[in-house]
Amino acid sequence: MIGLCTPDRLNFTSSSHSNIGCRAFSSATFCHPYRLRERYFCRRSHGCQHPQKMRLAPAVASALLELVPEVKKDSLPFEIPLFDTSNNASVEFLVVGSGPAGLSVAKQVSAAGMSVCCIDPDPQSVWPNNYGVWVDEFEAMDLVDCLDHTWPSAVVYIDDKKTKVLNRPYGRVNRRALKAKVMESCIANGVTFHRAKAVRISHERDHSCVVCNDGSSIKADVVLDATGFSRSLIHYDKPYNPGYQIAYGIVAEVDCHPYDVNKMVFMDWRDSHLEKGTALEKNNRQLPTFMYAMPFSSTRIFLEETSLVARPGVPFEEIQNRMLKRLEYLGITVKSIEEDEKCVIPMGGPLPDLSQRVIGIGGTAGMVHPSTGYMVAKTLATAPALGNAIVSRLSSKGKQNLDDLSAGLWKELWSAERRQQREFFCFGMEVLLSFDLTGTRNFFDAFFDLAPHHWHGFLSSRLSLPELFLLGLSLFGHSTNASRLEIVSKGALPMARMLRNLATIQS
Ligand SMILES: CC(C)=CCC/C(C)=C/C=C/C(C)=C/C=C/C(C)=C/C=C/C=C(C)/C=C/C=C(C)/C=C/C=C(\C)CCC=C(C)C
Repeated sequence: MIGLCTPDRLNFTSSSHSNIGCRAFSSATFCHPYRLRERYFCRRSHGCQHPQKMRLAPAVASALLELVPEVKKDSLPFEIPLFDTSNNASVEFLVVGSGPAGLSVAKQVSAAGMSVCCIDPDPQSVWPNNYGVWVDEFEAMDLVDCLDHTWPSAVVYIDDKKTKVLNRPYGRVNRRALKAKVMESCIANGVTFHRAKAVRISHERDHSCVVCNDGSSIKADVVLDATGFSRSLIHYDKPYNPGYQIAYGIVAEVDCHPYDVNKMVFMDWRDSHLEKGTALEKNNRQLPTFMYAMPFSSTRIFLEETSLVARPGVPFEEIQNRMLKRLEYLGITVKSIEEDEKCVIPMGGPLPDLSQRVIGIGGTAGMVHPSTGYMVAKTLATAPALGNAIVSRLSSKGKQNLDDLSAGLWKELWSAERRQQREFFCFGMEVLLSFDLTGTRNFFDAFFDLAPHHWHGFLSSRLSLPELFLLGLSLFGHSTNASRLEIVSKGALPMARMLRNLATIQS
């Protein structure tokens, strides 16, 4: 659902000339200060011999903004009931896209006995990306059975000297299990599917009509665009200028790695793997990237080099090269890659036109957290409420026209309180955009010292505007003087913009 994932792989080739692999373990490189203790630990506990060295072929530059979601071949083995398009039939509710968001709303609306159809070229395909969530977020939705690995805590490496342990369990979403669970409920509730791509929509007084690439068309009272960043039907009426989170990740079999298997690595901002004065090091100082890692075992790990946010986005090739240097430095020899992913996540930017007839959810509706890039848990939590609102408005549809009905739904999705909250998150994003590596480190050093109520609430979009202002003051209190100065100087303009925008938000 979030972002683009293509199979454009790093070129790891076996060779006796090593660029990636075990040279970091040699005596010459043991003098590096970078987590020396962990490296010894890695060597001792796993007895790595690094028998096979690897050479990296030059990384291939990739188109940054190809936001077409990749269709992976992994599919659920379900028989799905197909919608009959032959007799000009219509439904009450039509969902375009079979991602977590769209199917969750379809499930909710169909549970109330409404007729629901879902259009997707490949409804059974399993979602491609690796999603991580805080376990409490999934517990609240009774979805813990859809996590395939959990860690009791997470860790943030601020730099070589400072590490923060986050006592908040983290989990990796089992994409197959989650999709199967929602899809089974949809099928049980009578949702039908149409295998096609929606290409356009038109609106009449008493229905909307979606036209598909196979020439078919389906009429519906309410249409939900849940197509992620491809935004098939939703339109925006303001210039689109988001920041971009860019990440390149691999699930790999490695001979060993230095990370603690009991801790998910939320952010590793260390940069000792980049030789001082090189272009990679200088670029990283200006536009830093961090490692996000899920160690499943001592030999299997998800590693994702991530640019939190930049405008324009950091090129993939740069990210891949930084990742390779990091792996080399950490002494991680990749034996095989199970899957890789390239993620491009637009963050912030304007909301869609909230007066349009088509409704959106997830990426189409601006629901990515503008300061973090997270969306899955938030979208899944929003889906039942949106579903209930659709049911109640459709049940009393005779009393209002469809334009008013949609306007009411958009208002529920983006209430004044949520728009205020989002303004603050966009302010946060603008501040993050202005930091270099030092500023970013100082900022997160203070951020993860905040009370759990504040940092948990911020990351999970649970704080109201007054609480967010209190968080801002508290963050200021936890910052060093240098960091305060930086936040004030770089945050002044975004803050003025946020205050101006807040003043225009009406309930
Ligand atoms: C799956 C896919 C598709 C992909 C994936 C990729 C990745 C791996 C990713 C990852 C990511 C991450 C880890 C993220 C994280 C993030 C975070 C943590 C964030 C945070 C943020 C925060 C913020 C922004 C905050 C803000 C605050 C502020 C700005 C404040 C300020 C203050 C001041 C100015 C003072 C005064 C006050 C007031 C307002 C009153």
